[in-house]
Amino acid sequence: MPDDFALRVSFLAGLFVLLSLFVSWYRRGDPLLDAIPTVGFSDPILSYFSALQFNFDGARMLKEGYQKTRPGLFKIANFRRWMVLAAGPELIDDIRKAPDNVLSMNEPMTELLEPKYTLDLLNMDDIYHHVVIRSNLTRNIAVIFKDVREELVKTLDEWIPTSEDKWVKVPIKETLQRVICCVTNRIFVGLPLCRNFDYQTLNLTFAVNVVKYGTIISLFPKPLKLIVSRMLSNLPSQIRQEIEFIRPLVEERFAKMEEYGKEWDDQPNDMLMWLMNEAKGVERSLEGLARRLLVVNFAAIHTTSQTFTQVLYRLLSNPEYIEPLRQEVETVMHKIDSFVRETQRMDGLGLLVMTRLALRPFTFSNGMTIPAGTLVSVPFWAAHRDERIYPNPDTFDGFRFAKLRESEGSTMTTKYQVVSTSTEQLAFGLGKHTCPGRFFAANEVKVLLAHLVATYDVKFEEGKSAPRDLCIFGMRIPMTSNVMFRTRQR
Ligand code: HEM
Repeated sequence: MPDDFALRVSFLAGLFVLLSLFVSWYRRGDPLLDAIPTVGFSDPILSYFSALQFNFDGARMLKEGYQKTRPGLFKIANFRRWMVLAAGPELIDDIRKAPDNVLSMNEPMTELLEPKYTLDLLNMDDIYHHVVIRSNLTRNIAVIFKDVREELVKTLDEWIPTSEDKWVKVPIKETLQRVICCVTNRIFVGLPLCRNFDYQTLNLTFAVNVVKYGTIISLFPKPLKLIVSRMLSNLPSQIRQEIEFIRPLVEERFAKMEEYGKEWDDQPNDMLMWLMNEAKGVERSLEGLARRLLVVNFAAIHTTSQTFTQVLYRLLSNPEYIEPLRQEVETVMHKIDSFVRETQRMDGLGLLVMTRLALRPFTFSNGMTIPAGTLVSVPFWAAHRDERIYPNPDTFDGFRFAKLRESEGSTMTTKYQVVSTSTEQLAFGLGKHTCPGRFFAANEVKVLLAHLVATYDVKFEEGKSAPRDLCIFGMRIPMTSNVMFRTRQR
């Protein structure tokens, strides 16, 4: 009789063989994918190690693939499927041009964030808020400028309480999140709600929770997702809180719409009102509007505050830029624009951008085809450090784009602005899904930077420098640090 230990070993070995056979079958080679060079392991089983490695060493793997294959495609294993990366402007442009029913933006988002269980919009197919952001918000930037500035000055005064020549220490990431949340919501819901601490906390934490619970829920098979989300997630209670915050505003505004109809000519000029005017069907309810507002905040706040944190770290690491930036604050702000764009070139929100899932086979302009079910993406970080496009790509040159503008003889050219996207400037994506909020976000970041250098002296704590970004799961997250502020000494 074999002893108990030998039985257990045989059982485990059998299980391992079965699992290996399953994995080999599940990730069996596809001649189309086999033709694309791999970074990491190509073997079906070992490729899981590369998928794991990507989460912690992604920047290096993407750089290696980009440098070896440009112009071309390379692939890296993902836990679920192969991810094919486009290296070089022509192939990036192929992704831009592909229709949604071939390369879908929605599908990978759905796998990642499980929006059905997290964002939980009443009508998931209705994306009317994109239209509102693209048209109403962007069209109103000049009109709302005064409010943005006023809120910014007030919030910074409150969160950075400097007095004359005394330096104060400020935990910068948390502070900037509050500042951006408050300023943004001045335009989203107006006064006094934008200054409500609990309302801000709700919108700040909702975004983090969507990512957290989305990731957890995505690990479970479909039949269990609803149960898991009910058991774990506090998002439904956060949605209820948002409803209560906006209830008085929405009820009062609906009453006025009813009373005055089209004659209501002093309507509030904010996101909530624009949404109320555009929403149809179930979306035009208190609940629908609350969910939609959470989603717009989700897209707007952390993206902008992370970008500004990176801008500030670049400034403090290169303090020689402070004076020239101060000098142009009251003018056209070309240098400020350039400084922000260069920060986005060097840093950015993640290692990847324009991630899409192929719903059918897709052929790139170099003749290579990827099968349906493959992820495609652009190695943002590697593309932004391509020396064929940017001389000295690893050196931060805050006025790189201002100089390019001047060298072309026309300071009016728009192609080097923060908001201009191309295969060389991907911080806001490219093509039909390019970030619709970029005009508002860029304006907010530039006004904040201008006000900050004009009002304060600013530096890192003695002996400290910018903390390293956390690069994990393809994201790039700036870490917090204390920053020293005092009233500007003239
Ligand atoms: C500096 C701040 C911001 C950055 C860096 C940023 C970046 C991005 C990126 C990379 C994408 C995806 C593009 C793609 O995959 O092709 C995106 C999409 C989007 N962004 Fe932004 N964003 C910012 C601020 C905002 C703001 C303030 C809003 C709203 C007011 C906003 C609303 C959206 C929406 C709705 C989408 C989805 C567009 C679509 O699916 O067609 N973003 N953003």
